[in-house]
Amino acid sequence: VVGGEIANPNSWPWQISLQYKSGSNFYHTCGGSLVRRGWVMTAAHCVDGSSRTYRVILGEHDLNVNSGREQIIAVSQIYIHPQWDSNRLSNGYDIALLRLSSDASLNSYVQLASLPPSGQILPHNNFCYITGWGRTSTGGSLSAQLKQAYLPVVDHKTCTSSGWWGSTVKTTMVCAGGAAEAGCNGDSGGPLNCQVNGQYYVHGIASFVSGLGCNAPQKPTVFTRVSAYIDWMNSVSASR
Ligand SMILES: CC(C)c1ccc(NC(=O)[C@H](Cc2ccccc2)NC(=O)[C@H](CCCC[NH3+])NC(=O)C(F)(F)F)cc1
Repeated sequence: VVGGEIANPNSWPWQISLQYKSGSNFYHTCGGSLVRRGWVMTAAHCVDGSSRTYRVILGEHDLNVNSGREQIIAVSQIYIHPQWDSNRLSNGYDIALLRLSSDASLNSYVQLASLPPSGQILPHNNFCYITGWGRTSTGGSLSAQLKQAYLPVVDHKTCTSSGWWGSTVKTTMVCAGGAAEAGCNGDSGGPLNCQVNGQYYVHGIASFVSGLGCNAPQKPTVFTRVSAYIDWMNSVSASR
């Protein structure tokens, strides 16, 4: 997250750290959201094609400190959207569900995300926050502590105009930010937390930023629009 501030610990209790195993260590690679006690929602590009071993950490704040609030659970199965194509990021479908090897325990540090109703589109400038442990500047390093940044929604009409993202952005995506604050590498898969009638809902999954830099002007952070995939998620998690 570029800009913004360190979040109050566990104030986004559905945020998870997705980590992959390399040698005998695990490394943060992406964010994600707990959507059922045994299911995490993240970006397809986070778990693409690799036969890696993953784990999720719930109740996390500082990646380098064990607070005792963490729950570490292995990923037992990965369900990537069937129409995802890693060579066609601009087609969308950048969404995956991770089945956990055991159910998370819910408490004040670990809670389920609220998902929007199917098809809901947020208005321009709707109040949203991105959260994550991603790079704190283009080419910079990851943040050890969870960060948050205010990223207001940029409506589709603006986001797809010339000089902005143009036709790269589809209606199955949500744009947010476009000023100094932005998502950045390592925030991928994490939530765009938007306030609707006083409650936070996860409306986006961090998908991509400009190759020119995470907070390039007129290139808001682009998220998978969660409300476009409610039926798919229900179909996957209902039967398993
Ligand atoms: C759709 C197509 C034109 C397109 C392809 C790739 C991108 N962007 C990118 O690939 C930039 C590159 C980058 C590197 C370093 C610093 C800043 C930006 N990275 C990203 O956008 C990464 C990973 C995207 C998946 C790539 N397989 N995503 C993110 O940083 C996040 F957090 F926004 F989700 C943007 C658009």
